[in-house]
Amino acid sequence: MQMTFAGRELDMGRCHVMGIVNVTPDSFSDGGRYNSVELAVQRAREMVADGAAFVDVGGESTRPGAAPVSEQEELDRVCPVVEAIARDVDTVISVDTSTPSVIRETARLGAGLVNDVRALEREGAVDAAVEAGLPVCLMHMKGAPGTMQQNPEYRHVVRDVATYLMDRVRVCEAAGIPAENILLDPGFGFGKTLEHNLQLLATLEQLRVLGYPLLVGMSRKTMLGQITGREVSERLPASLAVATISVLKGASVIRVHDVRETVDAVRVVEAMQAQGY
Ligand SMILES: Nc1nc2[nH]c(S[C@@H](C(=O)O)c3ccccc3)nc2c(=O)[nH]1
Repeated sequence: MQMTFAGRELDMGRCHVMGIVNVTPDSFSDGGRYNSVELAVQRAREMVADGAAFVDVGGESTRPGAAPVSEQEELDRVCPVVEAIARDVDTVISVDTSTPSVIRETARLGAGLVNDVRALEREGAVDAAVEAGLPVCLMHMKGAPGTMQQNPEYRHVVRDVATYLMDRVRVCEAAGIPAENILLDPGFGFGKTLEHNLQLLATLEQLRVLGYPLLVGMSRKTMLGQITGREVSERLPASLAVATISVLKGASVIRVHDVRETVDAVRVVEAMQAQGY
């Protein structure tokens, strides 16, 4: 199952690692604009050298309670970074955005994937994605980042998430996004309790049978802290465990902070799977 990202073809039958490059000001100590672009490019280089097939650039902090970012601020943060990485690094640039103008502008600057935690629900986002002509990742989020973790409830989380994602697929395909350009993501931690997250992980292969490659992101997330009691900086072992489980259950893209370590975990799973059992 090949997918082409701005000219770069990847086999979605295999598992690829996506490194997270955060460009929100709180992710760079010095906060300087130039420095943050250079630091982001350097970070992208390191992650590609460590085996990342994608780098994910996001300018909106979806942290619960985070102040909403203006469209211009998001453009100012993300565009220079996408342009610099496209110029200097041989990789697929994923842009973590819900904003139509950011989708359009970053596609023009060399982005290869639209990664929208709001599944292109914002006004104009589907049209922008159609015009961009790029693959899109449609992720499930219940509610909004500021309030989504306040007592999220589902009738049946696995069925509800699958139903939502298939609705978004229908809208996107009807608008002109080809089925072969769509990835799905259950949105771990986005309006889910620990039990919801674990049920979605345990049944990930059920989402896979919808017929679209899966992207998952659990790296260092709160769900792992809830299970292990570890702080964010101590969640690499748990992150590797859920990455391994995800590969075994058919995920095609794993979105992580720790690329080098995750690439090794993926290689172990794929070495076993290569035995044909
Ligand atoms: N497709 C896809 N995109 C994503 N962007 C993110 S931001 C998240 C994080 O912890 O990285 C996060 C959530 C809340 C606050 C800060 C950061 N998570 C995903 C994911 O799970 N899937």
